[in-house]
Amino acid sequence: MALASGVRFAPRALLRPWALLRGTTLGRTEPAAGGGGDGARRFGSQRVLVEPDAASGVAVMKLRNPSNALSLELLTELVISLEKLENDKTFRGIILTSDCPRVFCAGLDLTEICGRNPAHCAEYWKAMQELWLRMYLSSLVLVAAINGACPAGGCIIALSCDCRVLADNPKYRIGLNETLLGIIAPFWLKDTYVNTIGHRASEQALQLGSLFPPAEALQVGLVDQVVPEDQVQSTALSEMARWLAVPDHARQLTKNMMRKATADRLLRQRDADTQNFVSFVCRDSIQKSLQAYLEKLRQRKG
Ligand SMILES: CC/C=C\C/C=C\C/C=C\CC/C=C/CC(=O)SCCNC(=O)CCNC(=O)[C@H](O)C(C)(C)COP(=O)(O)OP(=O)(O)OC[C@H]1O[C@@H](n2cnc3c(N)ncnc32)[C@H](O)[C@@H]1OP(=O)(O)O
Repeated sequence: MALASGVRFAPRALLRPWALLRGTTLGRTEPAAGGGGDGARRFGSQRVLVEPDAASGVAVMKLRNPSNALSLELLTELVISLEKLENDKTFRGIILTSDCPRVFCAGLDLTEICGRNPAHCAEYWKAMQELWLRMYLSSLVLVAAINGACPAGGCIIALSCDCRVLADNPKYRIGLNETLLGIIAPFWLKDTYVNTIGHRASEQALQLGSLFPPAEALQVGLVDQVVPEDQVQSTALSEMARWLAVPDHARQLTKNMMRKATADRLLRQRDADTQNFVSFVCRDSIQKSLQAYLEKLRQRKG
């Protein structure tokens, strides 16, 4: 971590050369609609579309998976896209949003941990840890433009950003609802919650598995702005401008000072956290409830 320079403190060595880029098209670039020069070239993959604007130094990153459930492929593609932008000194900020109607991110892809073997569950959880570490410690400004439902792991993705703008739609609820699924948020999800909304509010919300509608999310401090749906992107851009007005080195070192202890806690216990996760989700009782929950989701659709 090149802390002294204050420019890049995301722990590079974290990234593993996962051999799982099956079916991805990472690194492909294509001209943005309307053409344009380098500043308008977008790149991406099947599940993440990146629209970079070199002039402003801001890239819009759009998730485009079904329900944006965090599949192993989506997690990997997100990490790689993030790293690509971090390595390009043109960019200072990313707006993270969804290309999927009504859903920002449905959280963990439960099909990755339901009916899978322990080795797969471990690989999956390590990828989840990796994305959180990368986002939480990113040297770039990350603004979440939340244009849909944002439960559980989706909420964690949003909380890893520096700022959150939520569309004012009562269906777009946000929070950590794990307990309602019979599962327990691991300590680093809890820590991220506490760092954002404080201990008492987290204690209540975590035990109750609360999913907050926009006005309540704003009140409790889970999001920074609630705006009409058609103003989410423009408000995210205004927020970005506010954050980018601060000198990078001062903002980055301050961010690191605020977040490092939380990230270090996971780094110290990463293997134990993975083992906890695997032994927990592989229990017969948990597998049964995951199966039933997935079934309910599928039926609700019909
Ligand atoms: C002491 C400590 C000890 C141990 C601790 C160790 C470990 C702790 C263990 C676990 C912690 C793990 C942390 C978990 C965090 C999570 O993220 S869990 C996932 C929670 N997510 C949800 O509950 C969201 C479920 N989805 C929805 O509510 C809705 O889908 C949503 C509101 C997002 C969108 O609604 P809608 O637009 O109507 O879409 P549909 O409901 O029609 O869904 C479309 C299809 O997508 C499928 N789907 C939706 N969500 C998921 C998902 N999370 N995973 C997989 N698939 C999902 C849905 O089934 C539909 O599929 P189909 O098209 O029918 O095939």
